[in-house]
Amino acid sequence: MINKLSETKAFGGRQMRFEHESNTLNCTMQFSVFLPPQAANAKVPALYWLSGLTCTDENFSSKAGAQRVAAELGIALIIPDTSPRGEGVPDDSDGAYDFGLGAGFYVNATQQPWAKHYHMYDYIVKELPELVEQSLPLTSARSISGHSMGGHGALVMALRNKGMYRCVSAFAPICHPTQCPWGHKAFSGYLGDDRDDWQAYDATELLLKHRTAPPMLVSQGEADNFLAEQLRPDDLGQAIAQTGIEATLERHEGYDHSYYFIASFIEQHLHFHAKYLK
Ligand SMILES: N[C@@H](CCC(=O)N[C@@H](CSC=O)C(=O)NCC(=O)O)C(=O)O
Repeated sequence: MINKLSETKAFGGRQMRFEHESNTLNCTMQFSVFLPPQAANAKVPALYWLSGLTCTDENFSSKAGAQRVAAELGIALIIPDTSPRGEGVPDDSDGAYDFGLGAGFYVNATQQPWAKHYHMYDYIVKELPELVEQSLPLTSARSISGHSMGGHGALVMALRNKGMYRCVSAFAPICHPTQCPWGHKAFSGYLGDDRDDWQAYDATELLLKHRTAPPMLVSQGEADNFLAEQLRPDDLGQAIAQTGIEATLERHEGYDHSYYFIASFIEQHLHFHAKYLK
């Protein structure tokens, strides 16, 4: 059951926020939804958006400017939080921005004390779609996108769940998390020190292993301060070239890691999703 917390009219559609008791995460979760005007009369397809480090479900809704085009294209936006939340949910002991609250990394944690709540992979792939498709006017046509940590999550969900998402896109994703400091910290904390267990959450490794993917669009800013150390788009580009999958990896001169970059290219990404969701 979902409980509506707020609703605001936008571009003829409805920007809403809900809360629910998550059985997967063992806590109360909030998520945002934009329903386009077409949803008043018929079920519509859904794009799931996974946000990055430090975000809640509200960053994308307020900063990306996605609602106007989503309304034109008749696409719902489903925007979850980035980690479990609440008093009983453990956080990084130093309050770091890249682990714990706001940094669930879209994995199923196996290590204590994280394993009780930090199951964002199952939440995104199973619990949330079941919940929203029961409660809202949505078809079962889904696609997925995200930014940075959320771009990593979107690519991993799409690569591991054949047939679940019609296509995938990402803005400045963490492309090779087993080979970067953010990934090392998150995966050793949530999954433990056996690096074989990390491979299932690494888009570059998954692509090289499965050699198949839904249609993919990845956009990366050249002035992104996380580019070389954390994001490693060249590694994903090499995997794409080796496997010959249908994918576009675009570089954009002068753009950084911020939501200004996302806002600049969200229209292109939404049109990409609409092509496969219709
Ligand atoms: N505070 C950190 C950087 C945090 C940051 O840049 N978060 C990004 C996502 S980064 C990868 O997942 C973000 O989307 N922030 C929210 C926003 O609204 O901009 C630092 O100081 O380095």
